[in-house]
Amino acid sequence: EEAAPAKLPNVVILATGGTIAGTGASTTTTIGYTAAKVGVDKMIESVPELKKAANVRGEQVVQIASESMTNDVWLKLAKRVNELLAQKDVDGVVITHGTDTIEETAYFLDLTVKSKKPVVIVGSMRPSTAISADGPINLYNAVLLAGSKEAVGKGVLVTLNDQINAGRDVTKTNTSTADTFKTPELGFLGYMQDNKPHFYRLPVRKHTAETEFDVSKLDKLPQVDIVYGYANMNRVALDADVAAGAKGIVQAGVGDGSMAAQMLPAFREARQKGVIVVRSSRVGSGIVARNGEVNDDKEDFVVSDTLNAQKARILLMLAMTKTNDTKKIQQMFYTY
Ligand SMILES: NC(=O)CC[C@H](N)C(=O)O
Repeated sequence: EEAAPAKLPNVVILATGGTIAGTGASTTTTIGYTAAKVGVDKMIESVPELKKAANVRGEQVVQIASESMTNDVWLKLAKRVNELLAQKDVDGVVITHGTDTIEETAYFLDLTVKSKKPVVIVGSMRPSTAISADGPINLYNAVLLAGSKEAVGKGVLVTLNDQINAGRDVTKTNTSTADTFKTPELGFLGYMQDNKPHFYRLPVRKHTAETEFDVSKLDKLPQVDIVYGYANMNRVALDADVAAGAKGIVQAGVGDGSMAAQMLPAFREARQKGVIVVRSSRVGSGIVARNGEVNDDKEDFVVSDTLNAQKARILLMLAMTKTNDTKKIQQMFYTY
C-alpha cells in the first residue's frame, strides 16, 4: 500500500500583471513585448507543477505593468492579503508582479501585512512566450516558498532566479537580466533549490506582524514625492512638488545624502511649510547618517538610514499616517 501523500499547503496567488504575465510576438521576443496579458487562471494552468507544490487558487487584483503601480493598488493589495491570511484555510500568499516596482510593493507589504504567514512576491524578466522563460520556475519556487514552514515569520520575501531576498532590502539592479534582483552588500537570505527553501540569514528590522502600521481603515496615503540629486541641481522640481501639495519629500541625494548649497534654503522653506524632508541617497547602498553633512537637528530633517529613496518614500507615507513628529518619524527609520 502506498503511503498517504503529505498534506499540501493552501496558497493563494494574487496576480497584478507584469512580464510574468507578458506575451511577445515570438519565442525570441524579449524586448518590446506586452506586459500584463495573461490572466491568473491561465498562468496557473501553464505551470502544472504548481499542483505538486500546493493547493493553489488565483485572484486577479489588477492587470498592469508595475511602472503604473499606485498607492491605491497597494492599499487594496494589503487589505486583501490581510483578509486572506486571517483565514484558517490559507497558509501563504504569492503575488505575481511586474519587476520595475517589486521592491516598493515588497517593502509596503513588509510594513502593512499583519501576519507571520509567508507572503512571497515574484516576477520574471522574460515574457511567458519567450525561449527559457523564467516565469514558470520563479512562480513554482514562489509557491513552494509561500507554502513552506521555513518562510513563516521572515517578512515579505521576493524570489526570482532561485534566490530569496528580504522585501526591505531587495532592489532591481539591472534593466534586463534574469539576475537583476539583489540585496547590495547585505546579501540575500537564501536559495530555492531542490524544491525547497534554504535560509542562511534573517532580516533584523521589524516587519509584518510587528509594525505599528494599520491600513485596514485607510483609503488614501499622504502625498510624498522624490527629488533627485545631481550636480548643478536646481529647486524647480522641489518647489513644484511642494506647490502641488506634497506633505513629504525624499531627496535621493548625491553621496551620503548631502544637500547642494543652493538647495538647502529651498528644503528649509519646504520644512517651514510643514513638509517632512527625508534625506536619502542615490548611491544604492550605505547609511545616510544623521547630522552628517547636514545638521538635521537644526534643520528638523529626517535621514533614511539605509533605505533607498523609493523605499524611504513608502516608510514616510506610512509614518505620516501616524504622526508628523520628526523625532518619532526618525525613530521609525531606525526601526523598520
Ligand atoms: N520584467 C518586468 O516585469 C518589466 C515589465 C514592466 N515594466 C513591469 O514592471 O511590469
